[in-house]
Amino acid sequence: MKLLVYGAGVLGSLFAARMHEAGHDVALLARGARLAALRRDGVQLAEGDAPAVTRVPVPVVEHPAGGYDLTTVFVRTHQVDAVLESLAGLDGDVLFLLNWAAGAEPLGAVIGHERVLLGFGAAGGTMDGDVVRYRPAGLATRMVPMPIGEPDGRSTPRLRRIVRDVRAAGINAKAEPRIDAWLKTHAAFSVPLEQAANAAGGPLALAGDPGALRGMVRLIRQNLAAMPNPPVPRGFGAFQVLPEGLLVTVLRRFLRGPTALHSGLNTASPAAVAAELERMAAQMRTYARVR
Ligand SMILES: NC(=O)C1=CN([C@@H]2O[C@H](COP(=O)(O)OP(=O)(O)OC[C@H]3O[C@@H](n4cnc5c(N)ncnc54)[C@H](OP(=O)(O)O)[C@@H]3O)[C@@H](O)[C@H]2O)C=CC1
Ligand SMILES: CC(C)(CO)C(=O)C(=O)O
Repeated sequence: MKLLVYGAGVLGSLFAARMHEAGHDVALLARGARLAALRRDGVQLAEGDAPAVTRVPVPVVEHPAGGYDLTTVFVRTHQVDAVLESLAGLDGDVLFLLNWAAGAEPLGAVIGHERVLLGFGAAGGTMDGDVVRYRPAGLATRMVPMPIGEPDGRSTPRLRRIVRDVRAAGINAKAEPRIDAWLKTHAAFSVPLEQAANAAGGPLALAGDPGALRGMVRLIRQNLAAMPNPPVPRGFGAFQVLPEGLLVTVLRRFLRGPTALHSGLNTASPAAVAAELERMAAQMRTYARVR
C-alpha cells in the first residue's frame, strides 16, 4: 500500500513508523522544525518513560505528491481545514484519525464524499523534544482498539482491507459501524476532561482538585445527555447512572495512572490543545445544547 501519513506529531509519527516497519510504502508529511528533525534523525520512539530511543527511517515529505492508495490524517481538529485544501486535488481514500465531532459531511464537501473514512487514533503519547513517548502496551491499549468506519456504517472491501493492514502492523484496530456516534461520544467525554486537565496544568494536578473533578463529571454528564445518539460504546451510559462521587473516584484514579500520563492530557503543547478543544466545543454545539 502507498500510504501518506499527514501530520507528524505524536500519533502520526507513531503510526507512520509502525506501518513503515510492516513494509508499506509510507511517506510522513511534516512541516517546520519537525520536518528538519525527521529528515535528520527519522522517527524517534521511546516506550513510556524508558531511556531507550529507537529510530525508524520513515521517508518524509513536505507536500503531498499524489498517487497514494490511502492518506491518514493525524492533525488537530482546528488544523483540518488547511489539510482538506491540500488534499482536494488528489485521489485516494482519506482516513481521518483525530478528534472530530462534525461528521463526514464537511470533510467530503471539500475532498469528495466517496473518499472519506473516519476513525480515532486510539494510541497515546507525548512529545519529549523530538522523541515520541508512546503509551506502553497494557489494559488500555488492549481494551480500546483504534475504531475505523465508513461514514454510512457499511462494511466495505476498502474498510476491511485497511483494518487488516493496520492490524498486521501490530496496531489494535477494529471496524466500527457507528463511527460518527463513537466520535461524538468520545468528544462528550474527552472535551471536559481535556479542558479540566489543561486548566489544572496536567492530569496529576487535576486529580488533586476535587472541585474541578466534580465540575468536569457534571459537564460530561450534560454532554452525554445532550447527544443526538445513544453512547457508543454503550459503557459510557454509566455516566448517567453511577453516583457522582463514584465517578469522581474512578476518574481520579484514571488521571493518576499510566494511560492519562501517556496521553494528550499530559501535553507539551497546551495552546494547541486549547485551540483544538475550542473547535471541538463549537462542533458539539451544532448538534446539542452543550457547554
Ligand atoms: N497524543 C495523544 O495521546 C492522543 C491524541 N489524540 C488526538 O489525535 C489527534 C492528533 O494528536 P497528536 O498526534 O497528539 O497531535 P500533535 O499536535 O502532536 O500532532 C499534529 C501534527 O500535525 C502537524 N500539522 C498540522 N497541520 C499541518 C499542516 N497543514 N501541514 C503539516 N503538518 C501539520 C502539526 O504541526 P505543528 O506542530 O507545526 O502545528 C503536528 O506536528 C488530535 O485530534 C488529538 O486530540 C487522540 C488520542 C490520544
Ligand atoms: C485520555 C484521552 C481522553 C485524551 O487524550 C484519550 O483520548 C486518549 O489518550 O486515548
